[in-house]
Amino acid sequence: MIGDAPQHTGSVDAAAPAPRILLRGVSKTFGNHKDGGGTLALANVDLTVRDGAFVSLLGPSGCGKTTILRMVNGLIAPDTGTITVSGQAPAPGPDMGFVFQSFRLIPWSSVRGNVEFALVETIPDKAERRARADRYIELVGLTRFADAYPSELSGGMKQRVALARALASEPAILLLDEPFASIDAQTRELMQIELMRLWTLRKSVALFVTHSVDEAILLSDQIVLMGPRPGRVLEVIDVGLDRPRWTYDVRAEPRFIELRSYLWDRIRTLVLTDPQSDFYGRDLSTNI
Ligand SMILES: Nc1ncnc2c1ncn2[C@@H]1O[C@H](COP(=O)(O)OP(=O)(O)OP(=O)(O)O)[C@@H](O)[C@H]1O
Repeated sequence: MIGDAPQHTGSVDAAAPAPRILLRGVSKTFGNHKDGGGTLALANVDLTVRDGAFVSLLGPSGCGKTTILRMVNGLIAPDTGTITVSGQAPAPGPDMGFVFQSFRLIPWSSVRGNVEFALVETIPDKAERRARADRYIELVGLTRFADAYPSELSGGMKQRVALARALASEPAILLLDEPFASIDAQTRELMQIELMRLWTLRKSVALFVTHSVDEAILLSDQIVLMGPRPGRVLEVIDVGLDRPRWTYDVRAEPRFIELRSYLWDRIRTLVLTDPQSDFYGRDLSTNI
């Protein structure tokens, strides 16, 4: 563990913005848990996402990151504990944009049709709807493919459509499940900047799932480090790097380097000491 790099943020600051997303004592088991079986995906999770915050969930595979997002969106319910979004029980709606890992595009609809579909409820005027859709299709760099169908697109392009669709309704809350995972490295960097710009402009709340330590540091105000089996929050870290982060070489900042090293160390230890991990017990200090 390094110096005083990570800061725990368990205390409540009276001057801090209001909580937008709140989880208290949340647990979730999948499968048949009445007879003691099933998978305990999350155990006693507390999480606070304040208004205007960009918060990333980071942790090894299977620690429950997606499960948290799906519960915040109201797609699944916790077994115990409470979740509130803007003070209410969670429910999907136009105020909540969700990028799923599996994209979930409509196969028989064009790129433009997919993005427009998400706007039907909120923008009744057809021309206005199309203009909004085209704006976000341009933002993700797919203008030339606006009339193409999902089957004609690469995985990365499909993911950009899913991102455009989630952003186009300009929701107050963005739930993003590895939204850049299939996108090539160069496009990914551009998309990260566009996301930061939009988030800055709209002051939305973002809850972002990623496996990338660098991406979590680059984008977030806070990083929630999670551990597996059962999924739980280990630590909440304030990133504390100046914004906007696209105007300087943020990766060269000592704080960035310090956080990257700390987080990698924590995640590596979690994976190597988890008996159910494929890499359990592996000694990475020896030569091949
Ligand atoms: N619908 C489901 N049915 C059964 N088990 C599930 C279901 N969804 C998730 N799980 C289990 O719950 C645990 C947490 O899954 P989850 O997808 O939330 O983790 P994750 O951290 O998002 O993983 P990854 O990083 O690999 O996407 C895992 O053990 C997973 O196998």
